[in-house]
Amino acid sequence: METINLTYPLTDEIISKVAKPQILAIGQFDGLHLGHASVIESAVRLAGQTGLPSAVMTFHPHPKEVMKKGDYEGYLTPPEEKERILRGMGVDYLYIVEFNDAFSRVSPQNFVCGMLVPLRIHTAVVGFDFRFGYRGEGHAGMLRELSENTMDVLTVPPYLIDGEKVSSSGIRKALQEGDIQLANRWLGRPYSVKGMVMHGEKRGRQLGFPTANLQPGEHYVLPIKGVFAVRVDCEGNTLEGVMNVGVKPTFHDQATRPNLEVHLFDFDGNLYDKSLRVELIDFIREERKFGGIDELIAQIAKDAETAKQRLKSAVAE
Ligand SMILES: Cc1cc2nc3c(=O)[nH]c(=O)nc-3n(C[C@H](O)[C@H](O)[C@H](O)COP(=O)(O)O)c2cc1C
Ligand SMILES: Nc1ncnc2c1ncn2[C@@H]1O[C@H](COP(=O)(O)OP(=O)(O)OP(=O)(O)O)[C@@H](O)[C@H]1O
Repeated sequence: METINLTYPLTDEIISKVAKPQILAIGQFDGLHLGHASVIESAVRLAGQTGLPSAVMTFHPHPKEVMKKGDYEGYLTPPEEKERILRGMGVDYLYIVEFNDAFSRVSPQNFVCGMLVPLRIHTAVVGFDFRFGYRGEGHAGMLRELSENTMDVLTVPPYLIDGEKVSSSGIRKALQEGDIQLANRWLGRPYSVKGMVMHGEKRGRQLGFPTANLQPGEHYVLPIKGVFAVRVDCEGNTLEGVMNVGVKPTFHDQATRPNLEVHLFDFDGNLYDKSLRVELIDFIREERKFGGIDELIAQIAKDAETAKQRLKSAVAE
């Protein structure tokens, strides 16, 4: 898969590089959940049938971040993570369109005539509730007409689980409420956060539970503060562990931005400056302030046992 950054308006140079008949799935696609997958898989399938390349067009930064909408809390899938997942779906091209104030004011007509038509899109594949252009005034039914019938449009029906439409906002809410099972079911894979291992306060080893402190490189949506059973990908090796996401109220009175720290089972190496991708498998409990260190140590030991059991039953499922 090739990733290509686009800005509006397109330059002649980029048009000559990118324009070709192709099948294009369009959307924000934050999370790349099962609803998004059904749109993208439809595009990849149609590409296979027509012999044309498949492409995905997404926008960065997230429009809600640029428009300063109150409910933006970070990404489920920052660009690097989107690339990793889309590569596994057999997509040929990923177009990342720079979303800024000026782009937010591009009309539906200019988006189609200034972006999709010059790229020679053969078929645009979108979800049933796709909106585009200034104030979201454009919808799927307008795409063909605005392109003056040069482009076909395939609209994908809603992907539902238990009667509910799978959505990024539903997944964000589930993570923040600690319903990791629901978030993972809607994603079709475990939610994961990637970052580098940084130096912490060096207290973990004294407690008998050394932890790798993770510094997410990008602005991820963080789950509820608490303890999770996790699977970790460290440079291609899979490890298991228990993670605390929180502010360690036992030691700190002041609330700070939550830390992510992972205690890996059966591991005794040096992880500093390594990159870890931590998959949240299950939520165990909320973070608490303990009366003393012994109480905290006893609880962490229990958490580790619970995490091992949950990881075992997750494999058996
Ligand atoms: C599984 C696990 C659960 C934890 N739960 C809590 C908790 O409920 N409350 C708390 O104050 N700290 C909790 N901690 C954080 C510990 O206080 C922390 O690991 C310790 O302070 C070491 O921090 P350091 O790595 O910065 O040295 C937990 C840590 C782990 C690994
Ligand atoms: N459950 C779904 N079934 C089918 N298509 C979907 C589904 N969810 C999103 N889409 C489509 O995927 C594309 C990207 O949508 P978008 O990222 O806005 O989805 P979303 O998950 O509903 O987001 P949010 O919850 O933030 O509104 C759009 O074309 C949209 O119509």
